[in-house]
Amino acid sequence: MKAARLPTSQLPTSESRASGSPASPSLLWFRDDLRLSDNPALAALAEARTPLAALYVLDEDSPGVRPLGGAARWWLAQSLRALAADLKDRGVPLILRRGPANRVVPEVAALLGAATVAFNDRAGAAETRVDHAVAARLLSEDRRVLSFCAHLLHPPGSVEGASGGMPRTFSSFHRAALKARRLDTPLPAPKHLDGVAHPPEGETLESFDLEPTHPDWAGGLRSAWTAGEAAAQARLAAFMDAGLAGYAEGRDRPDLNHVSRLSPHLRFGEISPRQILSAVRHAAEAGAVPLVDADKFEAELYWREFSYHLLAEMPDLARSNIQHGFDAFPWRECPGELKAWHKGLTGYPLVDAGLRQLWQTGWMHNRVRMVVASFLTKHLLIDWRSGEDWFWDTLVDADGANNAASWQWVAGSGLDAAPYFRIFNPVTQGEKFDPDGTYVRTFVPELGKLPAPLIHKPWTADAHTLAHAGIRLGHTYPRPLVDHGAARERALRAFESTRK
Ligand SMILES: Cc1cc2nc3c(=O)[nH]c(=O)nc-3n(C[C@H](O)[C@H](O)[C@H](O)COP(=O)(O)OP(=O)(O)OC[C@H]3O[C@@H](n4cnc5c(N)ncnc54)[C@H](O)[C@@H]3O)c2cc1C
Repeated sequence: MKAARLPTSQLPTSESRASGSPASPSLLWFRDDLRLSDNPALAALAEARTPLAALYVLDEDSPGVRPLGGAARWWLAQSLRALAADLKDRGVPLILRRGPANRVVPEVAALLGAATVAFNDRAGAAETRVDHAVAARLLSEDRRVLSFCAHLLHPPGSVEGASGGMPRTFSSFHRAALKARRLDTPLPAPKHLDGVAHPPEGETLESFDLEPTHPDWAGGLRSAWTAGEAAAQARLAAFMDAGLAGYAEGRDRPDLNHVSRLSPHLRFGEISPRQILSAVRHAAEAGAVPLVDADKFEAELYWREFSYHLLAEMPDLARSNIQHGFDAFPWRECPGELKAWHKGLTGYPLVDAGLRQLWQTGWMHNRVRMVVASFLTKHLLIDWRSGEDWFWDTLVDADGANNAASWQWVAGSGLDAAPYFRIFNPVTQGEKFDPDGTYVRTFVPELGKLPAPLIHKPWTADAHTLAHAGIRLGHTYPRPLVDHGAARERALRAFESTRK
């Protein structure tokens, strides 16, 4: 069995330690790679043509592994359902188990009598520690272990600047990565798989308790999304048809449809970055989309690579400032203002629309993510970690690398971060990127009747206009939580302290 053409992982594997007869079963351990196509671990096992069982472990017990937030748990349930159905169509059982992976994986491998266990790498220091422990235990039991890098275009740590080490700015990282970039053809889903006839018993998806019941808050998520590999491919196809051309300009407009919304599919590995990049590059080469749009989109995929490289270098990315000057930053403790921000009741329509889009659909447009994050950390001077936590719990694409790196980028404490003095004005951002107020009207319907010139600053409307639009400021919609100009001055003074 070979892993030719595929980037292999850093984990100890055992190409030379095969045991068992050729017909001994194999075990595929699924993690953040819930797909059948372009899945190197699955491709390797399919090539061997041994009877196969698949395993997913809900591991909430291993030390340091951050439990998924609520929206991501909901997504995981849908994704596992889709994966189980796809595998079942090919005769392969998906065994669900709960517990610490370094106990559960070897246990299932033993029950199955698996000669080989294969998986694709995950990111994160704690996850990698678990994977090393699992691999070591399996090897000690004389099983063969195969692991691959399938979540990223470049394995973490592999992109280096001229003087070695990870490049410190995104543009130098991107330049170095492009030099190393390989446009390999993604692997097709295996045509033929042999499932084991008698898999070890598993638990039910319901017993994982991933979906909310009392109350069932997931209605908005259900209306907005379909999880699973087929849905991910359909979303990519729709984006290639109707979103990519015009991406470079349109990607900043939350009122338009120019972004891919592939992030939750990427987060759970229902689609690989290589599949996306390959589709985009082919379309550009064929002249089907302008090069400028393809290049801009590819650059965004590289922001994801940048975040993962950063996470590999800084395992504590979600808790510790990258720039230590921020360790003494005078963050304010104000639960009332944080709650108003959570609920989308800050009195700034673009900020409120973003936070309500997040609550209703589990996702927020990138431009608006930047504005709401800037508002929290700069207008309210609330610690970026509080915002990161909220996003972690409410985003369907909540991602250990992208979320933390982006929050630090906006707050100013990150690598190659937005400068501290860049304080987004939520009114002018709204006027520029949601000029007709379409986005605000969708998520803040109580402002729906305001004319476009006033929709991003309702407090400037006269009494007659407000009455005509059915708005009572302070009652049906809040007055601004802070004055922009005063908040900006306060933030600049606070940020001065990081420069001493
Ligand atoms: C405060 C804040 C928090 C964020 N948290 C997350 C998160 O938890 N998970 C997450 O995937 N992204 C996060 N992002 C990055 C970005 O907002 C999302 O990736 C993007 O909005 C997803 O929508 P899309 O798939 O339509 O993006 P597209 O514009 O279609 O881009 C395609 C893909 O490129 C990647 N990408 C795009 N923009 C960025 C970016 N700025 N940084 C890193 N990767 C990017 C994503 O994987 C995305 O799916 C965050 C950004 C901010 C400002």
